[in-house]
Amino acid sequence: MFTSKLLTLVLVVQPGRVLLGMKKRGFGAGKWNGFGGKVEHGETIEQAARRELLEESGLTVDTLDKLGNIKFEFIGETELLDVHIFRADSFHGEPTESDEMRPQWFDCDKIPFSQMWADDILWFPMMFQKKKFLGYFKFQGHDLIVEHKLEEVNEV
Ligand SMILES: NNC(=O)c1cnc2ccc(F)cc2c1N
Repeated sequence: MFTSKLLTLVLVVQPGRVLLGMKKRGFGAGKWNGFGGKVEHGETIEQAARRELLEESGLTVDTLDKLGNIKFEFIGETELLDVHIFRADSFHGEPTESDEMRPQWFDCDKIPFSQMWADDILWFPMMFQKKKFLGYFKFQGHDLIVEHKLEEVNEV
């Protein structure tokens, strides 16, 4: 029996580059991530995505494109992570380091996948092509994918 936790993930993309954040502490520390976190009671998923992006990067965005939904299972844990993934192609502000994250731009052909969650290399190409996708990844620990499904869809 699984419960699920709603989470958000935002990738800010500009021509030829993507903004990632080095997670400085807590869950996923030491990995380059997108920006996001929990959905609090009383806010929509998109409101949470905007709030977490601002808190973690200092950026606000006009348009968030909802591109994906991936459910993550970690063997031995009963809580699924239900991650809603957005892309933003324009933003306001300057990327600013926070307590949680150190933002950095990466050329799209130099993304540090070896220092990121192992699923990223599989769905980033779809995100860059603005394809919509649904996925499921089962992790053993934080670095080994033991099972996954990933499909392009018309609606997320
Ligand atoms: N850019 N990718 C992420 O930020 C990312 C990717 N995969 C994950 C898998 C499990 C998880 F708990 C978090 C992430 C995650 N933040």
